Amino acid sequence: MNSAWSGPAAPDADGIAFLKGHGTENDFVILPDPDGLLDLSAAAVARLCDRRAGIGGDGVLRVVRSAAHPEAAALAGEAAWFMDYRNGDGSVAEMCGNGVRVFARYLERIGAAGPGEVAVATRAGIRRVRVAPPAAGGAPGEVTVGMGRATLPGGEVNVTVGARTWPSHHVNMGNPHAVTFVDDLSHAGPLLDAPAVDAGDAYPDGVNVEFVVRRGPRHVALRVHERGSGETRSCGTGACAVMVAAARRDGVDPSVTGEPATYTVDVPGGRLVITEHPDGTVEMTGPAVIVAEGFIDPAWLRG
Ligand SMILES: N[C@@H](CCC[C@H](N)C(=O)O)C(=O)O
Repeated sequence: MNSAWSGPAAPDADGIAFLKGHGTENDFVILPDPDGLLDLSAAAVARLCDRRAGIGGDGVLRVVRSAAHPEAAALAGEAAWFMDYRNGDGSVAEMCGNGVRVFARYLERIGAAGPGEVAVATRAGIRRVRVAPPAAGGAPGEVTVGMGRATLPGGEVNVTVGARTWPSHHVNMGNPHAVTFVDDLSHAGPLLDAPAVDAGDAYPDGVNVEFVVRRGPRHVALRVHERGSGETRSCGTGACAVMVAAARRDGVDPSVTGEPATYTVDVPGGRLVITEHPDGTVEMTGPAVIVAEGFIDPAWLRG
């Protein structure tokens, strides 16, 4: 590997450095932009995420020093790096649970996150991430992220696909989710279009929709249609929203019992393990992998 490729990058004659990574197959184009120099329009993000004409991804993780980004400068004392997350259609999102693990993996790769915890600034606040040391045999260790608290604002939410309508649960994990328990994941259909969500004005900026089935005690599986990306192979914030909704449905509330509750959440792209603690905070553990790095032609990116 050419170590220059993993280091800070700015647009120059050689192109714009990028990496490609995923967490449970929720995949991202990573753009190292420490000084916030990239002019990253929505059209450029959509071009990068295009799976035929671009690099391909569910979203973009721009890696910017918090001090260099107006949305994160106030957090620079607590978190040196800001995850500027964009959905595949170029829209901005507050948080990405799989993305923040991949982001931490990138920081580890460039030596900006040692063993122990690294704080990452996001639009939903600071998230603390722990990268486990490599397993015996060299496989990368899993990554655990403190996802903050879920809020369940209540209110009536109905999700419709085709002829089926389900009552759903509004859960906010920094970004909005409609968690929908179904009898069979196939009932969500091909999910080529966003499900219809009837929730009054609960989701002014759109919503991620999860379809969930039970697999066993404290074990669920989901499919997800992500705002701004379509159906993806995984959604970390969605998996946490599902875990909390499933726990409440099971009558499990760690703030009442004083005991943490851990659920296994299967996603099409793998498995996440999620714990809700008695203080309401949620922790998620899963893989984070970087698979490639290279350079983007700046003229192509400008369109
Ligand atoms: N895949 C992400 C969530 C990305 C943002 C989401 N599409 C939104 O618009 O809120 C995750 O792993 O959490």
